[in-house]
Amino acid sequence: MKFSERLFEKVNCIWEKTHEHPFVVGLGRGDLPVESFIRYMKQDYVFLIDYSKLFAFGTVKARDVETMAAFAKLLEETLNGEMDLHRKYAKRFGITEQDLEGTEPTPINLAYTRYMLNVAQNGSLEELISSLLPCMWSYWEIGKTLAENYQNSSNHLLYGDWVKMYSSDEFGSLAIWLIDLLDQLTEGKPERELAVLEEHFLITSRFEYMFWDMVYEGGDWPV
Ligand SMILES: Cc1ncc(C[n+]2csc(CCO)c2C)c(N)n1
Repeated sequence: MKFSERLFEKVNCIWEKTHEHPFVVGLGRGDLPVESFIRYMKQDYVFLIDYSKLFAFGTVKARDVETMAAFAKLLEETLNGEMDLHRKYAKRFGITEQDLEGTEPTPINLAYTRYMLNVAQNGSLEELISSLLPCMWSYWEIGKTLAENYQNSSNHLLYGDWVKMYSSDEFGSLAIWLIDLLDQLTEGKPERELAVLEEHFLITSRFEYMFWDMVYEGGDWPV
């Protein structure tokens, strides 16, 4: 069994729950309240600022030029592709780039990015990939599921660009590249090392779910 298959099995029940989450279903159906989407977009924008730095760490920790270049491409793609989607949506809703950038991260958002940045700074390349992978892989799963389940939904035009981006083959190929890289890097590794990687993958899969919950429920600092 490939290591990525083991990881998928480990978190499948969390990801299945994500597909049923009212925020995700609302994105697909198109009836998610705009205020919830705006909350998500602002939180996600500052999330992506920190997340993109993980790819920079990937370039630093990579052991060959090809992998360095691939991480650099991911960094570029996040700053100029994915974050541009957020900037375009923000513009439609009358939100400035300064507002987006100045968003104060909620406790869940901060805990999630700090967890990954800590692994990036103190862990191995394999640990870094294991902790950042659920973010990319689970979004691709969500994008594909929404594109399939709601393809005839005339109602989802507002969030159509979001679904289009995350279900695209181009986006999928980035996730596949990272999954394949982790499979290569973990070949022949002892169980005690694999267990550490599995733990990172589980924790950040849980954070992904909590992020959806947080933007749906509006979880913020209590005081
Ligand atoms: C909370 C949260 N989790 C995952 C993603 C998805 N995502 C973040 S970076 C990246 C790689 C390509 O740019 C992908 C797919 C998100 N936007 N927000």
